[in-house]
Amino acid sequence: MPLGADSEVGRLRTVMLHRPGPELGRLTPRNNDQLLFDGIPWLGRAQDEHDAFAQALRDHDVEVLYLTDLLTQTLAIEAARDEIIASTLKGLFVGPSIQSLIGAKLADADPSQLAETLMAGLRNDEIRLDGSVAHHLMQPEDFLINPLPNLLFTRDSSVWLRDRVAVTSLAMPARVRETQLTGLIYRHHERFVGTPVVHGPHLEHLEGGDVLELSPGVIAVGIGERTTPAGLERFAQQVLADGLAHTVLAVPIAQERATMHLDTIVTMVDVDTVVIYPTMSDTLRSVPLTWDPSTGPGGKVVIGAETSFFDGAAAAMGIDTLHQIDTGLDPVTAEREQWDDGNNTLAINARLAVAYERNEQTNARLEDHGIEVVTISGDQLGSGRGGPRCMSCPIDRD
Ligand SMILES: NC(=O)NCCC[C@H](N)C(=O)O
Repeated sequence: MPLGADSEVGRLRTVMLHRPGPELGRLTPRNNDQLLFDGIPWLGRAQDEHDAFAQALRDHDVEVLYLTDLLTQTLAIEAARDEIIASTLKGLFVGPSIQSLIGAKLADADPSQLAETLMAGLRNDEIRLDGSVAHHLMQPEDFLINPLPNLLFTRDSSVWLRDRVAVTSLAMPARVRETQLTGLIYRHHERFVGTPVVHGPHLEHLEGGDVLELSPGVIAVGIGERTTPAGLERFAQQVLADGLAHTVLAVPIAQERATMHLDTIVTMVDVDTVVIYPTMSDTLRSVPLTWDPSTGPGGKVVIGAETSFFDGAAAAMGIDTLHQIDTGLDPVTAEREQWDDGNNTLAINARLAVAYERNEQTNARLEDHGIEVVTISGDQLGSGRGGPRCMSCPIDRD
């Protein structure tokens, strides 16, 4: 059976997660802002929380694939190794002597050591290089290869669209290298060989957390701190021209950390129902983009009339109403729970979703509306500002 996903709530069959590892141990009070974490997570506890998340999915018959395993298996393939070593070296600006030393170190590493270095990075005090000016003058803790602690959020670096996968173009410098790894896995790993890859890294910015597959053929894309209007344009053109969607809804969101992706504000919990940050539900707008095959060389994007997000989504989905679960929360509780990813749920199936246990009020309202909530602890995982949806890349959904 081919892999793929074209909705947010079809029965989840296979998902890619990343169990946090040594890359999280690279965070310090001096680099955590730049590395996009709001604190210094306790690695062991974060791993325990993540293991419980993975187990909750397995308990519902979801196959969990780990990015580390996929990457290590991929790095056993000669062509993949050569490719990633070349692209990693190309992105380093560490001076010629260190560059060639790192090249030799990466080439000597076995697949699992290489995977670890690519994910956890390399510090200046982890090499020895007599006579190198840069090595001598850099601080011991300076990174020669930056660590990737945000690999935890597998949602953002790739998105499955039907039987294809979009490798995204991440906006923040701390995350750019992530797509070298996901792209490599999709191009070389035997599980994915032959899967067409759309979009691609190093283009206008587009992040998976902004992409919501509202129903087969309807994709909402948030435009804000991460995904740019240009990233949306390129993506919309491609998915509309290729018939992967009949409507792309452009959804402007505030360019703030609290709302860095569309999925920090709204996620789907049923085929016609979302949970949404109440403070924004009245003001969220959308612009429908469709495809006119008769214009231009091969067709062209048609920009429709702006409406409320809910009206635009319902019209595109062909339903009377896209329901919102009214969490009925007072603005302060709503703001607190939105910050802690209360609206960032992962649907295992329609009306069955994983959520952080700490968002008690939001979860209670979901239960009141008949949504079964599987709670997980996210005390440590949440310090990177991402919830169950951010931490999962669905690879196969019914
Ligand atoms: N889809 C998401 O909202 N992902 C969360 C990403 C959190 C990460 N620390 C970041 O700032 O990119």
